[in-house]
Amino acid sequence: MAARIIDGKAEAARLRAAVRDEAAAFTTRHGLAPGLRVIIVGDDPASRAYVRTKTRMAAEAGIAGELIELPETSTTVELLSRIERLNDDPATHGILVQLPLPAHMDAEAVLRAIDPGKDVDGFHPLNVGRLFSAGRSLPEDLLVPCTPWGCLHLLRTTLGSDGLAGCHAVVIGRSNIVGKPMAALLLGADCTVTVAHSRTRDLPELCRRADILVAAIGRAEMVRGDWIKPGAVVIDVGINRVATGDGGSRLVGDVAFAEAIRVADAITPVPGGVGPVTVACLLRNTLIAAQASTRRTGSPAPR
Ligand SMILES: NC(=O)C1=CN([C@@H]2O[C@H](COP(=O)(O)OP(=O)(O)OC[C@H]3O[C@@H](n4cnc5c(N)ncnc54)[C@H](OP(=O)(O)O)[C@@H]3O)[C@@H](O)[C@H]2O)C=CC1
Ligand SMILES: Nc1nc(=O)c2c([nH]1)NC[C@@H]1CN(c3ccc(C(=O)N[C@@H](CCC(=O)O)C(=O)O)cc3)C=[N+]21
Repeated sequence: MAARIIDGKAEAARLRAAVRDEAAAFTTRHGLAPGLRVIIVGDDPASRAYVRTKTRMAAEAGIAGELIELPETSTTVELLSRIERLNDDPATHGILVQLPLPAHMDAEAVLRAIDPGKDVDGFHPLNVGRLFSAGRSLPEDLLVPCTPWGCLHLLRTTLGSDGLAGCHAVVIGRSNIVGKPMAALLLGADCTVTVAHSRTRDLPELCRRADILVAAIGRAEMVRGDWIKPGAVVIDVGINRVATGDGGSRLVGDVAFAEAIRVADAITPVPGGVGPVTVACLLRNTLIAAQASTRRTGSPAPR
C-alpha cells in the first residue's frame, strides 16, 4: 500500500491560524504587534525568495515583519551594529539573519550578537545549550530551531504524541541548523537516536534499521526506496533545485519520493512538507519571544 503523504502545507496553515489568534490578542493587550526583522545579506535569488515568503506569511498572521536587505559587500561590524540597534528596539521581538552569510563574514559572531530572547532561529549558544540540557519537556519560553521543531511536530501529528517513544530514529546530517537540534528533540521525545553524516559507514544499512528517518543532507534524491524499512516514517528536509529536460527546474528532496512512497508508512513531500512548517514555526517563535518579553518587563519593551 502506498504511504500516507504528510501534508505539511495544511499543518502549517493550522499553526499559522493559531499564531494569528494569539498575535491579535497580544496586539490588543499591548497596543503593539509582535515584530519580526529578517536580515538578508547579498542577493542570492533563492534566499531572497525565502525571506520574502517569511515576511508575507508574517503579515498574514498579524506579525509586523520587516525585511532588511544589506549589500553583499557589508562588513561583519556593520551587521553587528545593525543587530545591536534591533536588540535595543522595543518593537522588535524576533531577529533572523538568513544563512548562509557571505564567506567574508563571521557568522558565529553574528549569531552570538543576537539577544537570546529575540533569537527566533534558536541558534544563539545560550538557546542551543538550553535545548541540549532540556529533558522530556522543553521550557515554555525556549526558542527552538524552526526546521527541527517542524519535523518533530509533523512526527507527532503522524504518530501521536506518545508514538515516538522507543523508536529508532536515524538523522542524516549533523548541521547546527537541522541535524544536531533534530537529534536533541528526538532524544527528548524518547527516541533512540543515531546521527549519520558524510563519514558514516554503510548508510543504506543503517537507514534500513530506522523506524523514523530524517534526511537533512542537501543531495537530491540520495535516499533510495531500498534504504527504507517497511512501515517507517520518513521526514525529508532537503530542498534541492534540479534542472528539468525543458530548461526549467523543480524542487526535490533528499529522498527518492516515488520509490520511498512504496515502502514507508508515511512521508513528507517536497515541496509542501517540512518547508511550510518551518516558516509557521518562525512566526510561532516570534509570538513566544514577544509574550516572554512582556513577562520579563510587564510591557512589550524588553528593556
Ligand atoms: N525545509 C526547510 O525548512 C529547510 C531545508 N533545508 C535543506 O536541508 C538540507 C540540509 O541542510 P543543512 O543541514 O543546512 O546542510 P549542511 O550542508 O549544513 O549539512 C549537510 C549534512 O549532510 C551530510 N552529508 C553530506 N553528504 C552526505 C553523504 N553523502 N552521506 C551522508 N551524509 C552526508 C553532511 O555531513 P558532514 O557533516 O560530514 O559534512 C552534513 O552533516 C539542504 O537541502 C537544505 O536546503 C535546510 C534548512 C531548512
Ligand atoms: N537563519 C536561517 N534560518 C532558516 O530557517 C533558514 C536559513 N537561515 N537559510 C535557509 C534555510 C532554508 N529554509 C527554508 C524554509 C522554508 C522553505 C519552504 O517553505 N519551502 C517550500 C517551497 C518554496 C519554493 O517553492 O521555493 C516547500 O518546501 O514547500 C524552504 C527552505 C530556511 N532556512
